[in-house]
Amino acid sequence: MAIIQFPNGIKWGSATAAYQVEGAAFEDGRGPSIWDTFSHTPGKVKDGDNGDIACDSYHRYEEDIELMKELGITMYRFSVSWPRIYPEGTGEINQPGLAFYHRFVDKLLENGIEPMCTLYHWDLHQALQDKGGWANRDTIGAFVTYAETMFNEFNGKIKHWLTLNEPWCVSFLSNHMGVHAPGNQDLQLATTISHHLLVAHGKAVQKFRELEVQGQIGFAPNTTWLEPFSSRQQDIDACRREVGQQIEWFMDPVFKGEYPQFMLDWFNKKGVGLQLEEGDLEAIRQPVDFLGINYYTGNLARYKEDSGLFDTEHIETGVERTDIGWPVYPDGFYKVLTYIAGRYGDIPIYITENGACYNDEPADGRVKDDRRISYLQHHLAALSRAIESGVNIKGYFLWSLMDNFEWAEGYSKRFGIIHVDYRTLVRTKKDSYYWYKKVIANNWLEV
Ligand SMILES: N=NNCCOCCOc1ccc(-c2cn(C[C@@H]3NC[C@@H](O)[C@H]3O)nn2)cc1
Repeated sequence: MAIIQFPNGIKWGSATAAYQVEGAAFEDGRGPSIWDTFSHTPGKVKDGDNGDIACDSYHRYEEDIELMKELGITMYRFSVSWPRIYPEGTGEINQPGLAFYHRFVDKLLENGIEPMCTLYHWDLHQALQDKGGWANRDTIGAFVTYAETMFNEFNGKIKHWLTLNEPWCVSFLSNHMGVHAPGNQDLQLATTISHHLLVAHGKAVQKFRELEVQGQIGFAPNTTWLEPFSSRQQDIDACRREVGQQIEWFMDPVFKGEYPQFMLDWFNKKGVGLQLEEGDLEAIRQPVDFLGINYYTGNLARYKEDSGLFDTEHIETGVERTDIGWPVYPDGFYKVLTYIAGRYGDIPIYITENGACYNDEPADGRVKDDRRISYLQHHLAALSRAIESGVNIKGYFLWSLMDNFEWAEGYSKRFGIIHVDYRTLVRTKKDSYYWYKKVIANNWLEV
């Protein structure tokens, strides 16, 4: 066995998101989000699941924080439900909504756990969607107003902020592929939304600076890695395009002040363009204090004409897959991190999501999730390789603290290191919880 030592000072955390764990969907003035609409629309979410109750963390957050404290994490990433703060999307602020997050954040701080707050984790107010949602530039202003409210309300309590979670999921997965809410299938719409999301991010960062909020701000794109099946240029280019829709498309505007030309050219070939307004790129390129990176999976791929949006074909190589069907590809994690560091320089990075779906169930009060432990072991080893290669990693948030509502997969897919019985809401610590607790306590890993 080899010991992999992590640098002193790395922050160990875990993550969830409001719609996936809170429940209390109709309580204390919360307004309806697009995920309430989508999950209550027959056929959209597996088994007809919805977030009405979820893990009931709205009421059980003290128990959850006890579990976080026992785990030994020093940071916890959560998201705020925008419709709890603005029940109409804009206009009146819902004080009970703010009060809940004050209780929650105060309890985290009392237990020595630093909050990292994601402002937008997909639960757009339905009233804003009814007016076009992220396709309507007015939503940018509504988001900045919401962000300003949260900055003013929690300045000094919350010192790590993320504007957006996974803008690729919000734009392309939800508006081109139709897999997530609101379920559109329109590439031009999705591309326009991706731009508006970045403008909203940039304007929120400008507001953060203007208000002189204590702390740091970033955003959390999702990433994947596709290794070219061969050294043929067409295979290399095909992989670059599909990976580029998540990496360069969202990171070049923030870190380079422009969209990647190879992606603009490709979208143009597909009859899709961007309508930039005066000042958009200047807004987007506001310097961030850190970058959040979400990584789950990757694959081998090659060029195949007219296959998918990017003329790519993923190659089945018999590699292990998790219970959501994603290949286990830890080398891709290393490649993503070193590629990003090489392209954008020494930006501080938090791994804001990494984890695996394995649906192991309790037996005699124990959940034996060896496959999740193996996934985490390999991915933390890849993370250590990236750190040793000079990537500026500041922390790691395991997705997820507990099993929760996995969007279109509903409750059928379990990512937690804590098992949740959705009938009784009883939490059961899995073997991976105890394994992660040891990694945190030791700050090293045995492989
Ligand atoms: N039409 N085709 N349908 C089938 C084909 O789907 C194509 C791809 O689908 C996808 C792709 C990616 C995801 C995804 C999920 N997470 C995990 C969450 N991250 C934020 C946090 O909230 C976690 O829950 N990250 N990425 C889901 C579905």
